[in-house]
Amino acid sequence: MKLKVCGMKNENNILDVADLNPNYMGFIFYEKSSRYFNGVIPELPESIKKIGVFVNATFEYIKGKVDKHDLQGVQLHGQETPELCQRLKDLDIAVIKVFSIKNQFDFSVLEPYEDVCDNYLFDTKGKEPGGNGYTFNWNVLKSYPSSKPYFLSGGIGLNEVDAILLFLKRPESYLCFGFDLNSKFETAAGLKDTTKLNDFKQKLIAHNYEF
Ligand SMILES: O=C(O)c1ccccc1N[C@@H]1O[C@H](COP(=O)(O)O)[C@@H](O)[C@H]1O
Repeated sequence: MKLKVCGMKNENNILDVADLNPNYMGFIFYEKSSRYFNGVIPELPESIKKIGVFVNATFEYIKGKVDKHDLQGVQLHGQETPELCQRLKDLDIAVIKVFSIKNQFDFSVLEPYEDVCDNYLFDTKGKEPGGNGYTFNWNVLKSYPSSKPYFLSGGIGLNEVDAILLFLKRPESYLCFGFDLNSKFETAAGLKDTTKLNDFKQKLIAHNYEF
């Protein structure tokens, strides 16, 4: 199981979260977000992959951030085309394409992305392109047609742990690669509560899930 902590902003907080050894840390390069990252990422252990989060950004903008911050992957939250995903994949970085879901989802939209991204991330459809802070109906994933591992995202917090434990026993979770944690673990936009993050991790470890 993988853990991704997203929406990091403050240097000391980044280092504190890094001590929890998440598999991924996300940095939001979407200027309209209250979690917009405009700082310097401190040196992190190699085990933590740095992921840039973008919304309908150009190839040039994304590549600029990848080079500047030595990102190992990108998470695309807008209407990015399969062609853009392919160009980014050619940079030899991980490409995570996001799709937002409410109560229903037409999974046929994934088809053109099957060969051009590494993972999907399913988030909740809301007013904002991400970080809306509420969950979607995970039952929708019963119809997931792909063999690609996906991240589950959208409003996941400590209150969701029981639902996650139930979800992980169901067949539709078979390809769930990990959980993306964001606004439900914050004391302020972009500032993560390490005690809460650790509680989340330890609760899953207590049920024999390994990270
Ligand atoms: O968090 C944001 O401000 C944000 C803005 C634009 C695109 C993505 C954003 N965050 C991502 O949204 C999901 C879900 O977050 P939440 O748990 O609902 O707060 C997560 O992947 C964040 O990385």
